[in-house]
Formats: sequence, C-alpha cells, structure tokens
Amino acid sequence: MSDKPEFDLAVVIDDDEDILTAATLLLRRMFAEVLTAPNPQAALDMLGGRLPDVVLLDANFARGATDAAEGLAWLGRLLAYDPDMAVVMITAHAGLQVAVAAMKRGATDFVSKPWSNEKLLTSVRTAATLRRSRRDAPPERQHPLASGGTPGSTLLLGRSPAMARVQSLIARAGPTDANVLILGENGTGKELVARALHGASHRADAPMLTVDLGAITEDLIDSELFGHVKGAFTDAKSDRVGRIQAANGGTLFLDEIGNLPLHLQPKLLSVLEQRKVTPVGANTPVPVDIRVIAATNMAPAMLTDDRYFRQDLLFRLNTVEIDLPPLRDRREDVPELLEHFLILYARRYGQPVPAITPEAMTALRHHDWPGNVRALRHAVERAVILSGGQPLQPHDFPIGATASRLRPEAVVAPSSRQDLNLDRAERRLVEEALKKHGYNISLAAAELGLSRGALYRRMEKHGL
Ligand SMILES: Nc1ncnc2c1ncn2[C@@H]1O[C@H](COP(=O)(O)OP(=O)(O)OP(=O)(O)O)[C@@H](O)[C@H]1O
Repeated sequence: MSDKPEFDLAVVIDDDEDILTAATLLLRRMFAEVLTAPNPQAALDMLGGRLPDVVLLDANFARGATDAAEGLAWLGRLLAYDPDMAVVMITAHAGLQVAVAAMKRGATDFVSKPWSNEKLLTSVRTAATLRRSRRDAPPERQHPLASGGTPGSTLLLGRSPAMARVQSLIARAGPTDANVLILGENGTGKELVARALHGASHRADAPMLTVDLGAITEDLIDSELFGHVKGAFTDAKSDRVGRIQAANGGTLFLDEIGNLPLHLQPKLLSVLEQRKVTPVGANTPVPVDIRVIAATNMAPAMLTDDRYFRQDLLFRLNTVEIDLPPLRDRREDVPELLEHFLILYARRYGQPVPAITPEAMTALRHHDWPGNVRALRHAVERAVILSGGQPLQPHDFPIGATASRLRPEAVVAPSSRQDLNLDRAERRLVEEALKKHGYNISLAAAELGLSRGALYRRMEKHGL
C-alpha cells in the first residue's frame, strides 16, 4: 500500500465505541479522514453536505434489535441524501435475509461482525472505487442537495424543433416563479431542464434541493418532505427540518412526483396554496418561499386519473408544462449529443477523441434509444473506453441485434469478476425488467426489488 491514502473520506456509523475505534484504525490507512458517529443522523449532521467515499453502517441500532429494520430504514435515508452513496452494511447478526434486504435497498456490500480485516478492506475499497466512478459520472447522479445552475452541468443540447420549443419554454418560464411540471420518459433530460429553469431564475444563487420521490420509501416521504418535531412518532428522536423548509428561498425539485402517495398529495397541495408547511407533530405552520419544479415519467393517462393523482394538485404543479420528447422522436439531435459525449469521455479517460464511422453514425441515429439520452451517454462512455483510439464501428455500441450479431462480446462484456454467469444473469434480468416496463426506471426497479439508484448503477455497470 502506498503512503498516500487512496481515498478521502470514510464514515463509520455504529453505536458500539469499540467497533468505531477498530474500524478507524483499520481504515486510516486507506482514507485521509475517517469520521465516526453513534447514529446516522449524527453522521449526516457532521457531514454538513460533504460526500464520503464510503459509509460503513451498522444494521442494528435499537439495543437488542436483530432484524436490522432500523439500519435498513437508515440506509434508505442515506441513499436519499446521496443516491450514489456507497454503503457497506455491518451487522453482528449476519443472515442471508438481511444481506439480501440490504443489497436490494441499495447497499453496495455487506460484512458481518466480527469481521475479517482483509474482507472488510476489500469490501470498502471496492465500494469506494465504485463510488468514485459514480461521482465522476454524469451530473444527474450528483449530490441531490447540490445547488443547480452550474454552467456546464446545465448544458441542454439539441437543436431539433422539439428541443428548440423546450429551450424557448425554459427561457420564458425560467425567470418567473411559476411552478413547472416536466414530463418525459426516463433519461430524456428532465433533471437537466429543472436545473436550467432554476439557473435562469432569480433564485439561482439559492440552492435547488432535489427530492427523488422514487428513491425514498413511502413511509419516509412524509418527514423527509415536511419534517417532524421531536417525539412526533416513536423514531422522532430530534426535530428534523423537511426538504420543503430547507429549500426556503430557493427551488424544490420534486423528481418522480408520480410516486407521491395519494394520502400525502393534499398535504403538498396545502403547502403550495398556503405557502406554509407544518412539520409532523407541530402545531404552528412555518412560512416558506419556494418555487416548485416537478417531473414525472408517468403516462398522461395515469396522471390525469384521479385514482393515481389528485387533479387539484396537478393543476397547481403544471402552471407551465414542459414535455420532453423521447430521443427517437428527435433523432436529429443524436450527432450533436454524440460529439459532446465523445469529447467529454475522451477527455475524462485521457484518450484522443475517436473518429466515428458513417456506418456507426447511421446505426446510432436509427436506434430507438429506449433509455434516451442517458443510454446514449453510457453507450458512448463504454465505446470510448473500449475503442483504444480506433474509429468507432456500429459493433462498438450495445445497440441491439446488429451489434450482437457482429460481435457478441460487445453486448455481453467480458467481466473481470469470477462470477461471470451471475453477472450475465443480472444483466439479462435488468434488461428484461427495463424492456417489460418500457424503460420506466421506477417500475423496473420495483419489479427487481431495487432502489432507482441501485438500478441505475446496474444499468451503468452493464452499459444498458
Ligand atoms: N439535451 C441534453 N443535452 C445534454 N445532455 C443531456 C440532455 N438530455 C439528457 N442529457 C443527459 O442524459 C442524462 C439523463 O438526464 P436527466 O437525468 O436529466 O434525465 P431524466 O429525464 O431526469 O431521467 P430520470 O427520469 O431517469 O430521472 C444526464 O447525464 C444528462 O446530462
């Protein structure tokens, strides 16, 4: 091991002091800084917005608890704070069920107490490396509380008539305080549009807070959004400021608004109407000044059906509606996006920008891109890595039958892992779930029993 630590920051969360000390001693070699906290809330408070490379999270906090329920709930909360967080769960009561539950909910790995130092270090290194690759990944996976509007990350490309309409709507609606509803399939750029709107507004210097309602478990949404006061319910050990209140003065981006449970919809409506929020268990409402931008991939037929979404709330949210067409309906944008991502990734991986053959360009333009711009972006990243500087051919992109016929290994990439079959099975399952649900990430993730963040990671891993 070199003298310089490989990574910056690890956080260890456990209520057992001995565990904290042992983990710190071990991880100090690998991390420049190791923070410890007796519980996740203390860790979040301590972090104050910093993003650790890895979090070691104890599965059981309540004394004597063995079912890991609290740890799993906290895992969800940590991932809501940062969907890319690499969390390694630790428990004294290792059982396959807990391991599976933790992984399903987005944990990166799992170790049991007492741990073998070697195993723990391997898990932590893998998790931190993964986290680093995610951190360097596209801006949409950046910190959910990060402020929007940084130049570059809001660069919305595309000169098709459809995108010109979107740009013009952003220019007109951006500077106003109007609530905006952004509609579009997964990966069409809804978050990018939200950032552009925020960046064009008088709130641009204040943060844009994102709440991904598809990534938070239903039972956490209430206090996550509205906050709670100490003692409001059994687990409410201290006051918690909800995201609505935290976004005061800025913009609140409600991603996957279609996942807001029906029973909470009137509560959000009341915030929008009264401009006040009442934390769970509080008596007095707190005034808030926020602009709300919401996004969904819900089909219009569902969105306009009272059984799924309250129409009075819809009318509050969609003062301006921006419809982002799928990439297959604006194929003329493909070359510009392609060039942009080629340059981006060539620079990132320190390679010359590879040329693209006319055949590859044609194939990419004709592909239907069910995962939209995100899928194109991933495909280009992968092609840049594998190209070795050679001009890119159609088979360098995982774009279906043509590619697989020409070079099967381009579709099922050889894996350096030993469990090659498991890897391939995972890819197949993920792909099938995505296809089955028309690339609706929330539905596919639900079917696979994964969080959206975890599904994105697997899509990225398999170049889907
Ligand atoms: N017009 C565009 N120009 C440049 N990059 C784009 C554009 N549209 C999307 N992207 C890129 O594609 C990826 C997906 O975009 P984004 O996260 O905004 O989509 P989304 O519709 O919010 O997806 P989801 O519904 O799955 O959350 C991001 O990496 C984003 O930078």
